[in-house]
Amino acid sequence: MSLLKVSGLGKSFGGVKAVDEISFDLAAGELLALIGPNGAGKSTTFNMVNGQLRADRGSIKLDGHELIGLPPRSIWKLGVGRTFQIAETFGSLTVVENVQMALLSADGKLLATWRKAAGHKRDEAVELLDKVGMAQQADRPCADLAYGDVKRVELAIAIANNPKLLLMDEPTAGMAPKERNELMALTKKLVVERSMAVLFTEHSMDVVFAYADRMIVLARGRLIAEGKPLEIRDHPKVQEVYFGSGKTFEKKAADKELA
Ligand SMILES: Nc1ncnc2c1ncn2[C@@H]1O[C@H](COP(=O)(O)OP(=O)(O)OP(=O)(O)O)[C@@H](O)[C@H]1O
Repeated sequence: MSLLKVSGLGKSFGGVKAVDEISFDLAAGELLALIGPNGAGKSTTFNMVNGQLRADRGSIKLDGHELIGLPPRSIWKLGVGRTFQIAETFGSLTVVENVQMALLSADGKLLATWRKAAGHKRDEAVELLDKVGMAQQADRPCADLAYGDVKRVELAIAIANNPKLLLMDEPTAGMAPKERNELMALTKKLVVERSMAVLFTEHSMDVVFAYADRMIVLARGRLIAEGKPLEIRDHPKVQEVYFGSGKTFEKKAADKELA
């Protein structure tokens, strides 16, 4: 059975149909990529799933619960986590403290109690860091980390609440090919280990083709194709929307050299 079931989802801004009655499913343990040219409706779709934007029409069900109309915090409590294009951590706190904050928040404690709760679930936080290969750096300030490592910490923060579904908005933006591959391989490992579902947007086709189990393609708000990466690569409608956009499905020479 699907974990996430989106049906007839729509959102307009003035006369623009940003998302035009799209439907798709996502199962536990699956990595689904949401791709499309600029302005296709990817962010709008994401923001409706996590409650930042209210849909005009349709339905978004997580494990049978309707998410439309719920505030972001309630959706997060039901098990929808999110990572951002630009990693969001507190640079002045250490790596482990950032994860402890996430555990505090998952336990429904107020952030104002942080000073009293500095020892809160440290072992659990270190265990989460271990899952993303960052336990050794637990006591370093986040501000001192390389960007790829900050993204790993962000992943540990995102899984602290044990999400059923993790939304990742361009997870590899700003990363070199090697770091990108490491982050996505780690994500894939977490998806399998925790039977978590991931919906991610991505501009790097190399990442999408290497790591997505399935893809959906949006263009001007409409879902124009859905399938496994190889099916999508050869899909005539997908070729058409990407033709001339400057993006191709072939590995760029520079990526090949660095990979
Ligand atoms: N708050 C808003 N007000 C008005 N129009 C908006 C708003 N948000 C998005 N749009 C419009 O909706 C359409 C879809 O935008 P969206 O940001 O969802 O696309 P996207 O696929 O995420 O694009 P990108 O890859 O460039 O981030 C675009 O035409 C955009 O201009």
